[in-house]
Amino acid sequence: MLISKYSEPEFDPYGDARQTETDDGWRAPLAASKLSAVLSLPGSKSLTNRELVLAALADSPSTLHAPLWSRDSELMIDGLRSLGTGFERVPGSGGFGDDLRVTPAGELLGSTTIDCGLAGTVMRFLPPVAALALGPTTFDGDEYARRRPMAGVIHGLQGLGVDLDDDRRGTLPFTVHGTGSVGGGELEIDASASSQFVSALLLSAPRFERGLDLRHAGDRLPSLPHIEMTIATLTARGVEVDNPETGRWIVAPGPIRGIDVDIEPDLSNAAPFLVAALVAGGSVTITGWPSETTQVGAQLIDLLPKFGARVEHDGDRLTVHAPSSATAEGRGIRGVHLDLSEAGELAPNLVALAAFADEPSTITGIGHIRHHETDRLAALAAELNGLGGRVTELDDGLRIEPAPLHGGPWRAYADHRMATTGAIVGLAVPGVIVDDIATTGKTLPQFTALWEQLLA
Ligand SMILES: O=C(O)C1=C[C@@H](OP(=O)(O)O)[C@@H](O)[C@H](O)C1
Ligand SMILES: C=C(OP(=O)(O)O)C(=O)O
Repeated sequence: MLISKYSEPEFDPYGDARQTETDDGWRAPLAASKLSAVLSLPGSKSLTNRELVLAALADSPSTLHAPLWSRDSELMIDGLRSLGTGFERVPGSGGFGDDLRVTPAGELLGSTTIDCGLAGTVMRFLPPVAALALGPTTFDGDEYARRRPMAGVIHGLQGLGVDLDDDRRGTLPFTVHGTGSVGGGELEIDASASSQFVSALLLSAPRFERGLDLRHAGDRLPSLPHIEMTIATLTARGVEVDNPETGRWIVAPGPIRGIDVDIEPDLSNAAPFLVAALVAGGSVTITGWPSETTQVGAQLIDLLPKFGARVEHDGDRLTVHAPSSATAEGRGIRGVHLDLSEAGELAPNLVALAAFADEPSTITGIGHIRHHETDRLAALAAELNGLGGRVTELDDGLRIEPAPLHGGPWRAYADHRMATTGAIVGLAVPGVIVDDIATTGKTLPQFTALWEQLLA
């Protein structure tokens, strides 16, 4: 378990979880009564890690207000620091840690090794930055990280003339031999395995001599809202980005402005708490919900009513109420037929919800989540079926049929969203034991403390 060397002594990404773990794992608490919780959440992983990269590539310092402090963001900070970026923690006004002042390097320097952990954003977003640095940068990560697809980034950089040694399997580890500049220009990649290939190249593209004219050639493009988020963060820093047709993006070369930026709460990490309102009954409110956002978690506003929830968005508060059809005998959760290709990140938590529905559900369009922190389709089917569920793997999704669940072990596979999914199941099923709840430290180190607050 990696605790970043950047951590201040008082910051322990695994502290909350450790307190509640037993030898077998973490005994997921059962909801003893209906929920009535109001919670606020730490910053978005996707926004924090984009802003860190852009701040490091900018023409002047930036300040990130209320950034996420977690394993994924600390790995990003460590990686950028080893390329020469300066970081200073400054007292923050948010409740989840310091703000962060980022000073770009005069000249990015390689001759370093970057640990990507299991963070898709780090392993995809940093190689193009390393191509802009002078000297070699070697990338590696956790054991499972070596199985996550990297071909779009590896072949993309090679296509731009960057010298990159890889094992020819299109995965970590590999070394980028940066020369201090990248020519840029026209490029075609296949981003069907991950939208992060596109985001990675777009984020560094303003610093390429000719910018970038990128096309995606492949049968599908998952997680489109994450590409929209990348474009929005670039344009907020004065970069010209054009999206003339689906699957093509043109980034003009030019400066990336240093700015002060507020990081929104992580709306995908709101999912387990909001889903809990349907599983345990009652209501859950998340504060600080942005009125406009590019985060895919905002789709929960439309997705949860399909399961029967009532959702209220009032100012900066989002409240989810259990279905009005819930009775003493049943939760009133409806089955759904969803294409989640845009929001694959929400799939694990929503599959748990479907497991408590009165009718069968299919969730499709998510073949690519087999390449997330683990093969999420296989993992969800294995863990739910291990507790008595009836879940069938499809090529690009899951079919979930109603079945009574019983307690037992729940494996997290080093996947934060598998861990939170086990916690959801444990709200209503006595005796669910999550083997590695600490893995929630990837994006939400406060998970178990917030879960206790949810149930208080
Ligand atoms: O760019 C990002 O911040 C992300 C993009 C998506 O990746 P995929 O396109 O690989 O699904 C998403 O699932 C991941 O959690 C975060
Ligand atoms: C897929 C995810 O993460 P990563 O950024 O590591 O790809 C996720 O958080 O669901």
